Amino acid sequence: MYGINNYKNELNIAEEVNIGRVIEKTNYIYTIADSNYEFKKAETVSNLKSNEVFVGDFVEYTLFDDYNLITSVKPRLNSVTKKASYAAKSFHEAENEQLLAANVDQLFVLIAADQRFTLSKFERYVFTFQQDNIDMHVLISKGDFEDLAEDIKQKILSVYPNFKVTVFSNLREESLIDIKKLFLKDKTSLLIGASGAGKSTLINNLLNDYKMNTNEVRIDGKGKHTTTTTKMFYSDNLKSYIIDSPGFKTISTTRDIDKSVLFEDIQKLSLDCKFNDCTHTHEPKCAVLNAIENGEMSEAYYKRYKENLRVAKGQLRHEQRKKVK
Ligand SMILES: Nc1nc2c(ncn2[C@@H]2O[C@H](COP(=O)(O)OP(=O)(O)OP(=O)(O)O)[C@@H](O)[C@H]2O)c(=O)[nH]1
Ligand SMILES: [Zn+2]
Repeated sequence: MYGINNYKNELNIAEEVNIGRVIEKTNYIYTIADSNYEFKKAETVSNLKSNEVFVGDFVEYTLFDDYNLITSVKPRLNSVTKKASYAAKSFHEAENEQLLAANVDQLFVLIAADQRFTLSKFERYVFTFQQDNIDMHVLISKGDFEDLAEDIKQKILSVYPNFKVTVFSNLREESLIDIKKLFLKDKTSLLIGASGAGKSTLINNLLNDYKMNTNEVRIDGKGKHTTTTTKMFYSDNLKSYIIDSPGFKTISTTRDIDKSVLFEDIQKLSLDCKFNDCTHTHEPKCAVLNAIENGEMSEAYYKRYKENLRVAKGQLRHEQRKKVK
């Protein structure tokens, strides 16, 4: 329940230890779920700072007088983060990474069909969020804008044919049936996406039986309600835990980016290049250029690789200039 029993087994935590899962956080009050699907309000002990406990965390808690105290946060299997959206106050201030949720098995990134789309945006999402133990999907929402949705899907698949991309519309029941199949039983998923991408509407559709209610959809597509807190829901029919998170404007990360997430094919091939420091641009006996020549690697994929290198170099120069100032 709430993954608590599995987690206890995996970490060899004794049966009698009280472990809860944080499902919501408002100011200093947490809602935790226990393994019997009961919800409890809890606060943290004084030496545990509120920014150290987050939705998705497994926590140890104890009943103290008549309220629950979270005494420790258990080790995270992973955490999903992005660069904090507030601007750093000065050049010298370290840029902060903000936690979106902890212990996530599946990640669904919503991209609305009527949003401006570029492959760089998609790549930035993947570089920021992809991790080995997270099953990542892109969901193109508002698929009722059929041509726009199909165009985004094709743009992604023409370069990254193996990426998991699914189009859906909250207004179309058949597409919601397909979406429901993606959510794994007993697993925790996190929905993220730009503000207004349709996360909350999707969660409503996943939690309740689908009810067509077009009155709730404004013609201009602007949200009438915005999600401001991160919250975990349990879907009884999917037997799955789903975390809704506040919409964002832009995405980036301060962590080191692992390009192999998308360009592993190039990294593997480069082991066969004649020169160790091959730039795969003009060198003789370059395995990458050969693969393109033979049609084993697409030109489009190689172009994205070079574009990402170019952007990374630009960023590096920018960082260095900032340090000099
Ligand atoms: N055309 C169309 N509109 C949709 C669809 N899904 C949601 N909307 C509308 O888009 C707006 C935003 O939807 P929300 O579900 O609130 O978006 P959100 O991602 O939760 O937004 P934040 O709370 O700001 O993060 C609302 O007016 C919805 O009615 C869809 O599939 N098609
Ligand atoms: Zn090469």
